[in-house]
Amino acid sequence: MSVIQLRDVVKRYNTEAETIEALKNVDFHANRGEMVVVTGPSGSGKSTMLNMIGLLDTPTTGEIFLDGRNITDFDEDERTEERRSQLGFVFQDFHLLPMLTAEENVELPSMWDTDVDRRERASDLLERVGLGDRLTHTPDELSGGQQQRVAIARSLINEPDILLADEPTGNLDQDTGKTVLDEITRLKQEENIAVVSITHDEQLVEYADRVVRIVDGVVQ
Ligand SMILES: Nc1ncnc2c1ncn2[C@@H]1O[C@H](COP(=O)(O)OP(=O)(O)OP(=O)(O)O)[C@@H](O)[C@H]1O
Repeated sequence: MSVIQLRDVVKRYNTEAETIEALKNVDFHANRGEMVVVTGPSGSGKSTMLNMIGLLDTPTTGEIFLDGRNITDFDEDERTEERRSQLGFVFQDFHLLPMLTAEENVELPSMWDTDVDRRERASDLLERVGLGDRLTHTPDELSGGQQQRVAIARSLINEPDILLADEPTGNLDQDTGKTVLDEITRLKQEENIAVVSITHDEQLVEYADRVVRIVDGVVQ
């Protein structure tokens, strides 16, 4: 069963001048253990699609299923809870808090869990992305690739089913990008999670189990 599915999703944005149909009857799914890469020209609807998959926005019409459950009509609080427990996010510019150490950044999304093993899981994840010797470094004491690996560790702290990555290698040189993608691929298999990434980066496409191309709001 797909861990995330969009069924016949339409997204319209109403501006003063016009109505833009950013997604036109989009069907999409991702399975556990699979990396799906969404590509397409600028303005084709990739971010809009990622916002639907990440439960950050709601469709105008159509349905969204998470682990087979229809969550289309969930309210904001319910979607926030699903996001927190099921989804991890990685962004192009890392989004780490500069005042916190690597370990504290990784722990942050699990702060309201009373689970005492939080710190241990954070250091274990950092260990697994090769940063066991950088636990107390702040982001400015880390390279770009290391910062992205901290962000990947952070995205996994709540043991999500889906990792969403928005241009995860966009700010990295080719070699560093490769290291990060190798890391994501390994964790995808170990944790049996679905990875959905949007990108312009051809290097990332090479790591995809499946490529979904979107043009002018239509999945090709
Ligand atoms: N909040 C919004 N209000 C109005 N129109 C929007 C809004 N967000 C996106 N759009 C429009 O929807 C279409 C799809 O935008 P989207 O950001 O999803 O494209 P994209 O493929 O991610 O582009 P890029 O690769 O340049 O980031 C575009 O025509 C865009 O102008």
